Amino acid sequence: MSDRSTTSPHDTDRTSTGSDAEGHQKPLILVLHGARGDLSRRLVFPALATLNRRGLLPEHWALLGTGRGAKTDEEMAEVIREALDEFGAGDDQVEDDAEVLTRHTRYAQEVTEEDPGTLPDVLDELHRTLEEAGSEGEVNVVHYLAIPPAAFIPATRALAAHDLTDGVRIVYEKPYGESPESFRELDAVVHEAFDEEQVFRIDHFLGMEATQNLHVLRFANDLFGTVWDRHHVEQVQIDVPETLDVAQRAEFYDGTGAALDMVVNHLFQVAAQVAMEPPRHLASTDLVRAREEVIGCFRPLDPTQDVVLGQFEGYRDIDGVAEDSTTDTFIAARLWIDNPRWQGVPFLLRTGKQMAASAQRVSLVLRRDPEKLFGDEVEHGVITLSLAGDGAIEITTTVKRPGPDLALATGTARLDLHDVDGDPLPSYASLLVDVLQGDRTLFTTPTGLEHAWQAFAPLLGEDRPEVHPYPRGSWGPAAAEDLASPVGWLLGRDDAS
Ligand SMILES: NC(=O)C1=CN([C@@H]2O[C@H](COP(=O)(O)OP(=O)(O)OC[C@H]3O[C@@H](n4cnc5c(N)ncnc54)[C@H](OP(=O)(O)O)[C@@H]3O)[C@@H](O)[C@H]2O)C=CC1
Ligand SMILES: O=C1O[C@H](COP(=O)(O)O)[C@@H](O)[C@H](O)[C@H]1O
Repeated sequence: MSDRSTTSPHDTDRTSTGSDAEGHQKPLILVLHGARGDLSRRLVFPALATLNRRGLLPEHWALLGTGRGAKTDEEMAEVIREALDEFGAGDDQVEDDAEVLTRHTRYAQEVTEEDPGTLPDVLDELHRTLEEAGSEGEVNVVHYLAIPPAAFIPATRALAAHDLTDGVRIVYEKPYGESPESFRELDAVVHEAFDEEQVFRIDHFLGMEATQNLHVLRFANDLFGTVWDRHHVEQVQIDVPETLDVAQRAEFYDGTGAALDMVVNHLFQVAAQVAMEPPRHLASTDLVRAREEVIGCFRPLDPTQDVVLGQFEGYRDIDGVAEDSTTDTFIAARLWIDNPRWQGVPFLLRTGKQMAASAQRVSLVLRRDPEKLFGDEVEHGVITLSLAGDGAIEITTTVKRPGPDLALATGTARLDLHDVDGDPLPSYASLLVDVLQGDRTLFTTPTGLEHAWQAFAPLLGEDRPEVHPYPRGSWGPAAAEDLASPVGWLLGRDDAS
């Protein structure tokens, strides 16, 4: 057997690189568990293709796709070709991308606790191949669990049972647990097998360009930083409506629902990015600590006052959905943050499937004071970050209506982040780079997740509200409108049903 030695994954700071002393990145073996699944096809292969094109992969690397069946390398290659065809960078890139990815890819049968499959042997072969190709020294082995959450515990135990945990990094997808109890159980199993420094829990909303820009907008610009509190902000809206259907993944979705799929992870993490106190420094540990501390100030949701659930009409007719399903395909929630900066400011969270529009927006609605010079003619100012795509920043403000009179109007200025000099990375590509470099800034940790589950837990109990029907293509149940009063949801304000 060849040496399966790997890099020490102790690098926890933003400055760590996963590189050797000369700055070369260590050779990489990315073991993609669930490589024929939806996430791998839609997001991971395109992300790898992007990283390859951008020169962000090490000189020597290999992709080892795994699955439960006995498949050939060629069958794996075909999955990659089809995936890039459907979800890749477009016609002019697909062939080149597919050629490179498939040339670097092998397939192995998944390891279980009882049966190593072919994974350890193929891993050894890849180590030898990398050595023959001229790479010497340590290899960065990353296991990416792109498998259903129910498989996280068995997969972790299987890796441990066959001595595949030493010195590797491991990436867990979301949801990391489905209740406070199952989160703790999963995390205990993970820590039996791995040191915390080896573990990367992905929340891809944290990797979005515009989410990362929240810090910069606020901490690099006093214009924004000075209004970032309850004295200036009346409410925060984190609004992620989706026109998407769930027919493709009905079985998974019916067992999960909008609240577990989106709120306890993505929307809570984005709320924390908005609400955190300024970190002492920009070092990874400081940023992570600041984000986690504010999640510790999230007041547990009050399902009777602050949550509206919905289900789009016709949902129960979808194949794979139970006839009497009460799964929520929509949630609007009012989150309160009990600290001096945000006391009394509602953080309004909304997301749902089959809604009127797709967007991913964070808006700080600024207070207005009718006692001031222009009285109540002044509209709320709004600072918005659109997280979708490469991201954008919008400022809505009161201006003089052009013309002879001193009348007021509102106007919006928009800065598309792709117009800024630079090269934005899609979230999954960005987070993969961080894993390779050992940069943990944008990953969740048990402390933050424990706080998140505490805040979310009341929704899992007997006070879970009833699920209101809403028409497809609408903005959700009417009951959700009241949560956002007196301002109202900014999106769909003019045509909300
Ligand atoms: N799809 C998406 O858009 C997103 C998904 N995620 C997360 O990514 C993960 C994967 O999601 P997705 O790709 O949609 O899931 P899939 O249902 O497509 O499953 C992925 C693959 O996992 C393998 N698999 C299925 N069951 C098991 C099992 N019991 N043990 C081991 N392997 C199994 C299957 O491969 P095979 O049959 O070859 O073994 C399957 O193709 C999930 O945790 C999900 O929450 C996160 C964000 C977005
Ligand atoms: O994790 C998830 O996120 C997507 C929305 O994010 P996007 O970046 O893919 O637009 C959501 O549709 C999905 O249900 C959820 O699992």
